[in-house]
Amino acid sequence: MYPFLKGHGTENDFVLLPDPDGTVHGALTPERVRALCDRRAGIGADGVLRVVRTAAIGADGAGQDAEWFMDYRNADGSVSEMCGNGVRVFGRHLAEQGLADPSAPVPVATRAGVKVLTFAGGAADGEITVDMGRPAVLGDTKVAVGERTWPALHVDMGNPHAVAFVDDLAEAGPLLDAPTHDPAVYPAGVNVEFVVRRGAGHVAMRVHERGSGETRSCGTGACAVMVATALADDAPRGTTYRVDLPGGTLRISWTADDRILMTGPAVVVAAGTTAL
Ligand SMILES: N[C@H](CCC[C@H](N)C(=O)O)C(=O)O
Repeated sequence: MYPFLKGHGTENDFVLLPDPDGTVHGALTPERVRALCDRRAGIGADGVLRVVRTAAIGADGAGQDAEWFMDYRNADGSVSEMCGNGVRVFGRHLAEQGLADPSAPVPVATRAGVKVLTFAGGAADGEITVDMGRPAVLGDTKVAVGERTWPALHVDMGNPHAVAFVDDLAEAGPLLDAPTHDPAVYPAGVNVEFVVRRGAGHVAMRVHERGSGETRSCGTGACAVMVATALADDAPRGTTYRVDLPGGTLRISWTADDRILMTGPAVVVAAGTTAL
């Protein structure tokens, strides 16, 4: 039996696997991740966060100045570079377990580099702001669901996104079937976001995540949506956007030195042991 925890950020939920020295879950195979994420036969989650010291993760952590590495896996067992909601839950876990000091910025190593977390009021239970780093805006593309196609903007937040503006979030269908994309643009797949405007500095979105399907929230996706919207609005740097997702709201801004700051909740809701 292995210890695990369960947490979520705006209802994007994760199984956390403590593995500080990398000796417990070295064989975190895609099959095992799928079993853990199975919402009937397993614990159930959109993804897995393995909590391992950067020194124990090998090449993925090389050169990263952070004690802890977030080893993120999608529900289908695939590996992704980064998870925005996940890194807040990861930071909450570290602070609650006394593995990081919330009174100072907490760096977390990921496959997309170090992300620095700041806890509101320096408290372990404070709302968390993540410095998500620089976005890459990579041009126009398109996405399709069924027979419908939409123009989209290719934004990379360490992981790939396609952001499509729609008039109504229901346009994409009651349940976002697997959107199709241009494999030449996204050879490793893509997270697809549909966004509607709700007023000045305010949008709402749905997301179909690479490797997890439609989720209640996607932190990197919300950042990609904010970048696309701020560009469309020609918004001055420092403007904060409110991004409503089915699972909650994130507040996101784009700094004058070209970094994306995302603020939102993160809770660890349970702990236990698993035979998976
Ligand atoms: N499915 C994503 C990773 C998780 C992103 C999302 N859960 C977030 O909060 O950023 C991908 O394959 O790139």
